[in-house]
Amino acid sequence: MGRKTIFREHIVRHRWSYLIGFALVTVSSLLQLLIPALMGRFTDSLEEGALGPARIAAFALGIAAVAFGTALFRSISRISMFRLARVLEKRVRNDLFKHWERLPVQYYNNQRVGDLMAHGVSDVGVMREVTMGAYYQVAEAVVLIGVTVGAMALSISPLLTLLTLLPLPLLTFMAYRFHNKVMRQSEDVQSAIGDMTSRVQEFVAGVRVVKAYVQEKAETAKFEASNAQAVHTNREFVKTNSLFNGASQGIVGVSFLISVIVGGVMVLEGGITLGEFVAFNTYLTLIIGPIESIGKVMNTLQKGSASEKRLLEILNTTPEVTDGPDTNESIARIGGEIAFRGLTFKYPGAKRPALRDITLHVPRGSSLAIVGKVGSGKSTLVSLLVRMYNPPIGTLYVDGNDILTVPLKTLRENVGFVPQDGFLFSSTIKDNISFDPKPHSMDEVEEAARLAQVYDNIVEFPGGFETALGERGLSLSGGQRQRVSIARAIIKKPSILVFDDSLSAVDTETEDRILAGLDRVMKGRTTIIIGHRISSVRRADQIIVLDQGRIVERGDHDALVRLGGIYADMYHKQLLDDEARRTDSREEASNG
Ligand SMILES: Nc1ncnc2c1ncn2[C@@H]1O[C@H](COP(=O)(O)OP(=O)(O)OP(=O)(O)O)[C@@H](O)[C@H]1O
Repeated sequence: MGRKTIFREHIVRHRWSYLIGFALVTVSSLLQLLIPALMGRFTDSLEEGALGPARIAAFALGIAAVAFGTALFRSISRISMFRLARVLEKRVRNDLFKHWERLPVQYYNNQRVGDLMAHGVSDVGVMREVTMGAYYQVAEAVVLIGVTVGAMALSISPLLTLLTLLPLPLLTFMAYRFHNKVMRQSEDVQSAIGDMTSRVQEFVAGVRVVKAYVQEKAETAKFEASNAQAVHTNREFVKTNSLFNGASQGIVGVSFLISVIVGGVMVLEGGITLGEFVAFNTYLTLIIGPIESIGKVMNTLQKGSASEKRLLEILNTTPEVTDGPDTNESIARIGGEIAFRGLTFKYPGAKRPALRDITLHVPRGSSLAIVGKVGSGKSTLVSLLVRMYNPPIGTLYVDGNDILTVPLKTLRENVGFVPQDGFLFSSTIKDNISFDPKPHSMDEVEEAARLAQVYDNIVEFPGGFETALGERGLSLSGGQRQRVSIARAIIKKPSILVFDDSLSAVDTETEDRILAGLDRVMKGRTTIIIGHRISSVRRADQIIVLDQGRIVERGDHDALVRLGGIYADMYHKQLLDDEARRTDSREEASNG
């Protein structure tokens, strides 16, 4: 059962603070009521000619004191309400980020960065707006309107009060009519902003491709279209809002008209005094603000409930990959024996399985290499090992335990995964290498960098290991990035080390050195290497060839070459390529 509400939870948690805030608003509203009463009495005294300088000064002082008191209580209540709104904003953002971290990679395959940003920034901002402005305005409006209407009816005229308030139910009706439209448009605005943010994000990420393919104009056109859409939806939203606000003001105007006509007649007929008429209109002026703001508050609350709905949808998305009732908490270490038993795996929503009937045994401490064409299922196979996705029950075992029973933390702490893209964070090289829950000494960081053959590059950077990477830091070459991400995996001293085509951007000599270094580190540990080059995979104890998700060849290098299948083909082609390259460079050398 997921969370059903964010607002209510927040109000209940902070009920005492809200009650105090509400009490303060009430006090300030009650104080404010004294002003019309004073104005009424002042007018009557003026009419009676009973005003001397001393009484005028007393009235002035009284009004000033009341105004000061009102302002004081209002400020205190505002400050307390605003603080609560910031508390909610902080909590929801933290909850959202924590939840995002728990969601599986599949979730991110289906999300655009812009939309995530819109939730994290705009939706949470709307929630704050609601708790900050709207709650305060609702509290103020309810108290002020309630108390003022009471004062108008009891102290002046119930009939006049009833008549002037008659148009107000129309306001409620209009708010109801505008409700759906405003909700829909608020969603349109958020999604248009998300669209535009995604465009910018994609442009920044793909700037090299855009430039290389001279697509600046096309990208600008796409951005302009997104921008125009964002402006259009916003304009529609503002139009609806303005229409609503305008109409609500018109209704208030009608109230005033009634007050002037009916109230004027009552004064002429002696039903109420002139002072009471003045007081009545001052009361009416007092409630115009809150009545007007009710229109705005309705919109904010509607926007707020739309944002709350979207945020709850995220917060209630259950992470598919989690520890469950079958998790065996006593598994605290992993030796490194891996067994696939008839594993067939289909991505959620995919038509065909990405892996079919995989049966494979990788003894502890041995090495496995996986080769195969693009899209043959290599990355899928290893991503199941770190449970980026869940394999079917009873198809994948680690140390004889079904992987679904191994606690996620134990599994991921013991598997060093070097992904294909070698993503690095915009922090220092040292932070990137020691990216592990366990702390690591500088010696360990340096040792990992040496093994990954990137130490010499790093010490040449201006800040050495403290060099900042990423957006405003240094850009590494593809090969350097791969080696830093290899160091990040090595430093964990994992029981299983997985390289997902992560030696592709380094030259064969460096690759040899990395693999030779690893031989030492990986003694007694299991290594899995996905590669396209024979040089990366030939030393493995066991090599499998995948084709359309099936293992079609298996054996060691010599056996597979003898078999004369796909692997042997790859091997001979690469031998020919190497030979051609050597001939080219010999010719260049003799020509030069
Ligand atoms: N998240 C996903 N959702 C649906 N299908 C996917 C997903 N990821 C990969 N696939 C599909 O699964 C199949 C195997 O993909 P996989 O990435 O494992 O291949 P690969 O052998 O690692 O390819 P490459 O050499 O390009 O890395 C492909 O058909 C691919 O389109």
